[in-house]
Amino acid sequence: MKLTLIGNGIMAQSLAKGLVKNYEVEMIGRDIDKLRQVKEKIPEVSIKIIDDQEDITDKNILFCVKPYALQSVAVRLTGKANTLYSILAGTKLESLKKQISAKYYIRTMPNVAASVSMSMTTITGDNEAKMSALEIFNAIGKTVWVNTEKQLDIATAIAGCGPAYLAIIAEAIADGAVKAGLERHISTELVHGLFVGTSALLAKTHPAILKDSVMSPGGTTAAGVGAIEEGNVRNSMIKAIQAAYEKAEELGSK
Ligand SMILES: NC(=O)C1=CN([C@@H]2O[C@H](COP(=O)(O)OP(=O)(O)OC[C@H]3O[C@@H](n4cnc5c(N)ncnc54)[C@H](O)[C@@H]3O)[C@@H](O)[C@H]2O)C=CC1
Ligand SMILES: O=C(O)[C@@H]1CCC=N1
Repeated sequence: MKLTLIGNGIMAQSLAKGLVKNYEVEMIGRDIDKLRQVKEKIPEVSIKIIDDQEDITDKNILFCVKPYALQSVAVRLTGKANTLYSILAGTKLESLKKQISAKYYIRTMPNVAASVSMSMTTITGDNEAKMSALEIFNAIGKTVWVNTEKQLDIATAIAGCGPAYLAIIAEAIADGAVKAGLERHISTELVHGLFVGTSALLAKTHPAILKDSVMSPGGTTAAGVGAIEEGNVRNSMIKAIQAAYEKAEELGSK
């Protein structure tokens, strides 16, 4: 099957990197220099500058532009696509249906780990396209199908934005180690290993049980956890997810 990505930004490139292993991938964008760079990095992708009247008839489109660009790109598309897979944060199915013609509509929320075939992708939309949507996004990581757009917007806050939140935590832990006197390269290597190991444990252990198993009475972890609680990290994370969800809703109401 051929997939057509519209957009040539971070996500279009992340998706293309993973998808070329299983699909024929075409990328349509507006920036020839960026498209040429993509072609250099991912030679299997065919590239094309968007026409004023870009015919999408029967294509399977992965729509990867910024939410605010929906209208300006949609007016350049002609014909009826087979399936439109949108990755736009917040943008509702209703809004996509009004502006782009397709037989089936799917909203998805992948993340940047698509570039290493480890995206955590949430999907919703027309049941007729459910199986192909799961197949496409399973090729670049894990998928969860949800039945409402509200669930997808909350998922956006977790798995779409989440790599940024975890990257902040990773950077902060390494900074803490450097502050205590450990070399930067050692700190960074340790943090990387920490995330890999913890991720494997979390796949089979409840977070609270994992935390308890590390936290000895009067020990080093307990000292660290005390400091974490002083810094209100849990509350900050809860607020971060709420704020990102509300932003997705706000984008969808425009
Ligand atoms: N960055 C991330 O981690 C994630 C982003 N998303 C969604 O992916 C979409 C793309 O985001 P990024 O790749 O991060 O942004 P980006 O800025 O790297 O790429 C945006 C793309 O849209 C194109 N574009 C913008 N206006 C255009 C116009 N008028 N005509 C033609 N092309 C136009 C740009 O040329 C660029 O190729 C957004 O809708 C975002 O909500 C979804 C999941 C994760
Ligand atoms: O912040 C953003 O707009 C995008 C959407 C999901 C992750 N990043």
